[in-house]
Amino acid sequence: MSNHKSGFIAIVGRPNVGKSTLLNAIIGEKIAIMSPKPQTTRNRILGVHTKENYQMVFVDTPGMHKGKDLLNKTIDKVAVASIHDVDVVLFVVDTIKGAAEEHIMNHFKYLKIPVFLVINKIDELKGKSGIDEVILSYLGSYDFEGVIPISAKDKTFLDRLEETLVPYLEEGPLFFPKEMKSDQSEQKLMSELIREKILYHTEQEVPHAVAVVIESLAENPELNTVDVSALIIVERATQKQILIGKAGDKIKKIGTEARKEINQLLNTKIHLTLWVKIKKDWRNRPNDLKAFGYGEDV
Ligand SMILES: Nc1nc2c(ncn2[C@@H]2O[C@H](COP(=O)(O)OP(=O)(O)OP(=O)(O)O)[C@@H](O)[C@H]2O)c(=O)[nH]1
Repeated sequence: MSNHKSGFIAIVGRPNVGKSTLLNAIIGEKIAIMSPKPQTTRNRILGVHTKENYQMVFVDTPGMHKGKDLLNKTIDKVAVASIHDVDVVLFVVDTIKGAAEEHIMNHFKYLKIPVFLVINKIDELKGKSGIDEVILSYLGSYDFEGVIPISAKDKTFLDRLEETLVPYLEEGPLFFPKEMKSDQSEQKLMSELIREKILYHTEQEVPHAVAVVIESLAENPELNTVDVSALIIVERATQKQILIGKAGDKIKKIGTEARKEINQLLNTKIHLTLWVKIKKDWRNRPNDLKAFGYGEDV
């Protein structure tokens, strides 16, 4: 017999509001990549948070938005699907209500699941009046279960957020083993960390045109390392040039930063080789999307 409580909690919101930062802060470990660029997260990621008496399974979703290409549509589908299959939804915002937020709230219309309004980045809002202004812009347009102001970056009021969620969990066995923190494979986390470094070091259209896949992983017993070969896919020759940089300086920097963080997070010593390949219009090709790991969750 178990006296555990457990449940699924979806984190949804416009791109760049801090969903992945919130997930990592709750889990206490980096399981989702984060960046100042919108649309960083492309797949659904589970974060498992187990305490003595309960287990919360957070579902980090890609930022919901109206996109034109097939990748964007696939991403949006992943996010929309995830709100229907959980016990609670956290709708994360960081500003007053705009068109992007209204687009998301349209998906709540027929939802029978409680939705909390989570105001993130309160460290940037000007005191209580700044927070109130944001809250007021949302009230009246949806019957939220409650409002929770937080700062994911500073980890402010995250304990309050967690306490608020406990009553929504249901009695029953744990969904995942206690030690498990995420459902992402190490291989997926590696490719995501490489993509995160690319997001930090490129601008404009390049971040959105990039996919990363791990081509091979091989243990090297002599050196006690793991040899990792990763393929970076872009859409055009100009993007490849930008990524490689003058005399290869940019790709080298990306590789060094990714290697260091992978070593630290996975507690292994890897030797990383990056290859850049052009695949025209991959974001609109269903087979390419599948091959690069997008849309598997819907
Ligand atoms: N000031 C401040 N910045 C924050 C906070 N939380 C997140 N950020 C920043 O907001 C940016 C976006 O954060 P992410 O966690 O990648 O946002 P996201 O909502 O997951 O973004 P997508 O994956 O694009 O949907 C990053 O630069 C974060 O450092 C916060 O509480 N305060």
